[in-house]
Amino acid sequence: MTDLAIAANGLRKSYGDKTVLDGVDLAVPEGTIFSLLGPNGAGKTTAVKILSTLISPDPTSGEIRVGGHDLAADPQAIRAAIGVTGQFSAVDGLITGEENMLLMADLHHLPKREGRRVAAGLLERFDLTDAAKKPASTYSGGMKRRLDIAMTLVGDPRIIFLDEPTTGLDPRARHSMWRIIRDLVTGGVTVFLTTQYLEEADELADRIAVLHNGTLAAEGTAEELKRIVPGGHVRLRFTDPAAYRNAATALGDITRDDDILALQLPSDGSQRALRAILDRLDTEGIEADELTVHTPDLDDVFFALTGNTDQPKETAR
Ligand SMILES: Nc1ncnc2c1ncn2[C@@H]1O[C@H](COP(=O)(O)OP(=O)(O)OP(=O)(O)O)[C@@H](O)[C@H]1O
Repeated sequence: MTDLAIAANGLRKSYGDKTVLDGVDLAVPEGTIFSLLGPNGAGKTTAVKILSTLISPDPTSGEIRVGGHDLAADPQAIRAAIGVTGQFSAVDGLITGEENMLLMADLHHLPKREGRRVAAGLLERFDLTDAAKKPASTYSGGMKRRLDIAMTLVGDPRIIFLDEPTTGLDPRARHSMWRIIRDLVTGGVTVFLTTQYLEEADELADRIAVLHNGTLAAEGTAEELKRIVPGGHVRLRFTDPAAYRNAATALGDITRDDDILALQLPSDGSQRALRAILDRLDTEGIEADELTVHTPDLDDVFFALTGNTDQPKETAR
């Protein structure tokens, strides 16, 4: 367990008779980005609040360790090891970005000179030096998020919880935030990210867990998750009508498009499945002119697992 930044066994939380988390297991290796996905109200923020010691899990939960510390026995040690940003931002709009940073340095008991050095370095790193002397209320959404992360880094946390860090940001600010998150991990920090953007999880996360009805409906890399839902297919195009007809007969369970001489076969896109198709064509002496593989995107996975098929699709790529 020592190389896990976060390890939770049977995480449970109920409010009255409403069960929000019903036995969630999490294992997040150090120095990786883990993304928790789920529809609104699935319990993502509740999980973040528990893991960051803001609220207690139900006593029926199993062992929960964050940064190597036991949540029940040593929450203080966890607080010293983590940073939390996102929906409960620490930014005070009435004071300047620099003052927010210095306040944070004071909270971490840094000596004055050291605090000023750390604040200046982080403001520079997050491209906020020019705005440092302006009230944070005048900052754009992207600048506020950057300041929020910069403030979190004053304490040099090894684990950072980012609760929907790019919600409401424009594409440029979102990409800038993605770069910041990648840089954090390059520096050895572990990131626990909740997001409502599947594209974001796909871009950033080493592993993704889908939360649904209080449990994890699936967990894996983006590629692994995409493979577990139906919808993947292989498409073969032909220029020779005879080859097209022969292939259609040889391959069996297919969808035909006679106008453009294209065949579509359900497939998980794995090497084994592709080999089976090509072997079949080889045996018949048929050569396709074009072969393309479509694997489901993370939207397909999300809607398949959470049953929200009526929701509009967002473009994942
Ligand atoms: N203090 C509370 N008392 C009662 N119910 C609560 C409390 N906090 C959260 N809940 C309920 O728990 C469920 C999960 O909430 P949570 O905020 O964790 O979801 P979420 O996945 O973060 O959703 P969102 O994406 O909308 O922020 C919701 O149904 C919410 O109403």
